[in-house]
Amino acid sequence: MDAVVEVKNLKAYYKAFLYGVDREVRAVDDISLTIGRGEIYGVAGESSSGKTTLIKTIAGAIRPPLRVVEGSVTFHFNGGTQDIYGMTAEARAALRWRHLSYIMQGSMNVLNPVRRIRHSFTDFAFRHMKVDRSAFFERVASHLQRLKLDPQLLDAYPHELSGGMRQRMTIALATILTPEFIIADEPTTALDVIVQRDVLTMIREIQRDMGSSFLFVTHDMGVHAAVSDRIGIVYAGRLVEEAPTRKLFHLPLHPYTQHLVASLPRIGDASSRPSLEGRPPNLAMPPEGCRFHPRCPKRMDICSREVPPMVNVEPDRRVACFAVTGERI
Ligand SMILES: Nc1ncnc2c1ncn2[C@@H]1O[C@H](COP(=O)(O)OP(=O)(O)OP(=O)(O)O)[C@@H](O)[C@H]1O
Repeated sequence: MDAVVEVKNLKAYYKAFLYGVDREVRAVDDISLTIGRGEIYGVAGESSSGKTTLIKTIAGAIRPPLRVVEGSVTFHFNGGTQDIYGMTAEARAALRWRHLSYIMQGSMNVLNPVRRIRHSFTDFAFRHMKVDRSAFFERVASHLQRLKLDPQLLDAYPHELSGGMRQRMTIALATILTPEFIIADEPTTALDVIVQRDVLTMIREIQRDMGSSFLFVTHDMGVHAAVSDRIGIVYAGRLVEEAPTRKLFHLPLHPYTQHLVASLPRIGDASSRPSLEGRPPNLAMPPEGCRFHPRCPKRMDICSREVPPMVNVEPDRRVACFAVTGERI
C-alpha cells in the first residue's frame, strides 16, 4: 500500500488522580494502523473508547496530562518521510493546513463568529499561498465553486448560514491548501440526515478530485457505511478489528463488531436490537486480557488472561479475538 500515515504500536496515556491514587488512563493502547494515499479510513467505537485521543496523538497535538508512552507516527508527505514525534514543534506546525488538516464537529470553533467568513480564509491560508490578495480570493472563489459553494457566502457572517452550510464552509476552509491528509472528527454528528448526506458527498468529492486521504472518526456506523473505504473498530483504547467496509458489514468477525453491525436499524425491521450486557471498562483500571471479555458472548478462559494479538485473517483484514483466530499468541 502507498501509505500516507503509518502508526506503529502507539500508546498514549493520561495521568489522572482517581480514588486518591495516581493512575494512568490507557486511552490509546498499542494501536498500529496504516492509511493509504487517497483512502478514507474510518475509526468507529463508542463514547470514551479513545477515538479523540487517537486523533490527537496521530496529529502530534498532545499536551499534559496526555503523553505518548510508546510507538511512532510517520507521515509520508510530498515524497518525504516525517516522524511526528521526532520533529520540532515548529516543523510540526508547518505541516498543519498544507499537509495535515482537520474538520471538527463544531464549525463555530473554526469560523470566527464575529467576522465575515472571508476573514477566516485570510487568517488561515493567505500567508501560505504566497500570492497577492486578489489572486488569493480568486483561488478561494474557484475552490468554493469546485465544492459547489457560492463565493458570495464569503461576505456572510457564520450565524447567517445554516448548520449544514457552515459545516461545508468549514470543510472548504480545511481543504483550501489541498492537504494530503485530513482528520475528520465526527463532522456530521450535529447535522440532520439530509444535510449529513450533502457533507458526506462533499468529502467523497474531495477525496476523488484532490486525492486527499482521510482519517474519519465517528461512532455512527451508518455514516461509515456511506463514506469509509476501510474501517478500524476501537474498543476501550485498542483496535479490535480492521477490514474493508463492505467486508466488515457483510461478515463482521469480532463479537464487538458483530454487535455494532447488528445494532444498525434496518428499513422495515421493527424488531428490537440486541443489547450488550455490562458497560465499557474504566480505562484507568481496564480488565486483564481482552478488554471486551467481561461483555463478550464468546469469551473463553484465555480471554481473561491474555491480550489477543491483531492477526491477519485475510491479506486485507485483521482481528484481535481468540474466538476467531484460535488461541495462538
Ligand atoms: N484530560 C483527561 N484526563 C484524564 N482522562 C481523560 C482525559 N480526556 C479523556 N480522558 C479519558 O480517556 C478515555 C478516552 O477518551 P476519548 O475522548 O479519546 O474517547 P472518545 O472515543 O473520543 O469519546 P467521545 O466519542 O465521547 O468523544 C476516556 O476514558 C476519557 O475519560
